[in-house]
Amino acid sequence: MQRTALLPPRPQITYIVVKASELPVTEFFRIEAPSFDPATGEARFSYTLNDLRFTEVLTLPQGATAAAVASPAFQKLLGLTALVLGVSYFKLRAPFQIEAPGIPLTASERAFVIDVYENGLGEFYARNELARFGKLTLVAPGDAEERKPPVVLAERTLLPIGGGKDSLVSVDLLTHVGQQFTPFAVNPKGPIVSSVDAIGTAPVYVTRKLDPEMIRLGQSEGFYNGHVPSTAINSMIASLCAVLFGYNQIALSNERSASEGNVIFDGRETNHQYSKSLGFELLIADTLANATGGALKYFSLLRPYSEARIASLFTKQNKFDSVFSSCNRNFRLNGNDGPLWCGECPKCHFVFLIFAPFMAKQRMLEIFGKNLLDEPANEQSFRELAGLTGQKPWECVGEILEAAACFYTLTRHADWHEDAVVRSIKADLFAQYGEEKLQRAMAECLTDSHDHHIPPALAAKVAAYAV
Ligand SMILES: CC(=O)N[C@H]1[C@@H](OP(=O)(O)OP(=O)(O)OC[C@H]2O[C@@H](n3ccc(=O)[nH]c3=O)[C@H](O)[C@@H]2O)O[C@H](CO)[C@@H](O)[C@@H]1O[C@H](C)C(=O)N[C@@H](C)C(=O)N[C@@H](CCC(=O)O)C(=O)O
Ligand SMILES: Nc1ncnc2c1ncn2[C@@H]1O[C@H](COP(=O)(O)OP(=O)(O)OP(=O)(O)O)[C@@H](O)[C@H]1O
Repeated sequence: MQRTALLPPRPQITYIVVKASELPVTEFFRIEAPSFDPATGEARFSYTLNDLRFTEVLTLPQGATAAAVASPAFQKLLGLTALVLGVSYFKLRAPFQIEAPGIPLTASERAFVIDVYENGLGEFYARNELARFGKLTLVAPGDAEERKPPVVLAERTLLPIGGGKDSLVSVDLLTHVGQQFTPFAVNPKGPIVSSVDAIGTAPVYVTRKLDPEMIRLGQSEGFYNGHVPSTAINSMIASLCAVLFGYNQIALSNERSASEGNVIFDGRETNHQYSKSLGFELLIADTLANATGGALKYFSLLRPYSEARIASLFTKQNKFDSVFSSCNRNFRLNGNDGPLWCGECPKCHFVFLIFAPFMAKQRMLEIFGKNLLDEPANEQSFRELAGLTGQKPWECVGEILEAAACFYTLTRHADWHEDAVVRSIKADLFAQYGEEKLQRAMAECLTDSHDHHIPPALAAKVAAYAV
């Protein structure tokens, strides 16, 4: 069966054709009720995919009170975490039927889980050409209690740290407005650990051990592999720690550009960064609030900002220059034996591009080790980022128009206008967008959005500092 995309064309979004492969209806994915052992801090999540069994293990810090472990909020969040972590195992075959016989769900939780399995896996479906949107069935018992009784959580902030520029801008913002926070990370390594060391506040760390058999099968004939919504996964794990150890808010560092998708597939916009988008933020915030009787807040502190604006905020401090990295090669499960910035991937290129208008060139060369805009071999990748060819890369990169606007600034910048890539793309950039549009786009990038749901008092303090 072949189906073309249904949505009306949008500029800079590539349409691709679906080649739907249908599975026998007998295939299924079952999510078992998870378990948690407070003595070891171990949470175990088991899954059955047809005749295959998998177990994933989280090790949370020890020391939670018995009351916190037994609370309806923790038990609810543990079940929801099992459902969200399941995407890694489900994706091996992506069957239409998902079962969770031991995990009762309210109507809105059911919608949340379907969103994770549909839109959270959108890139995976698009790249494997699998038509699953609107077709998944989730079989689970009902839970009539839409909102759990409230838990008491201390007024403390858990701040997930990804080792890149975004969460470190949040560190700077919170520090300057006098809001204390605890760094949080799942499987901390490389730039995450060195950034947390530089922050100097004791973190909450969680170890996550995926089932090695799933990783092996993901490379094998007869199984699919692809991207999973890592922010959804890390956020659910953060919520477990928030309830166990008493934090009433989780502050993400997701930029407004994360809401832009990559391609239209199977009638929907798919987005590599879906679980960083504003739409998902609202959904998960609501889910966490209901699970905790309104006690746990979840928001992104950087939602008002474009990536370019975040880059300009990053330049305010240089404390993390030698320890941070946004290059995803650092975060592979087996670690990274290369440099902090590989200098070759779209993410390195994008971050270089958005820093360049705001940061001294010498400082940039010290951070990245070389001038990525002066290497002709990088031209094609930069063209994709700016929408001059191909599609927006499947990576954590900002909006196409934002990248184009940063390029425009560089064509007029004394430090950068003579660099190889800037010179080669200038004519095409001007021809495609026109100077007026690029100027307007840059101004928009530097204008903060009100479309966020940061608690108002904190938003006001941060806005006053981030002028
Ligand atoms: C580090 C990274 O970018 N990994 C992506 C890459 O995986 P790769 O094979 O190069 O290395 P590993 O991450 O070590 O994965 C090994 C296998 O394990 C599977 N897997 C991994 C984590 C997991 O939670 N579930 C899994 O099943 C994985 O499929 C490999 O077979 O390519 C993969 C396929 O496209 C990506 O799925 C890997 O992405 C990681 C899950 C990851 O953590 N990526 C984040 C850095 C990331 O992309 N964040 C996004 C935000 C996305 C969101 O919606 O939240 C971003 O920064 O834009
Ligand atoms: N291993 C992790 N543990 C906990 N939170 C994480 C982890 N990796 C990323 N995050 C969080 O997920 C969100 C999205 O990650 P993202 O990679 O965009 O941010 P970053 O690493 O701070 O910045 P950059 O975009 O420059 O890489 C951020 O809030 C980040 O702090």
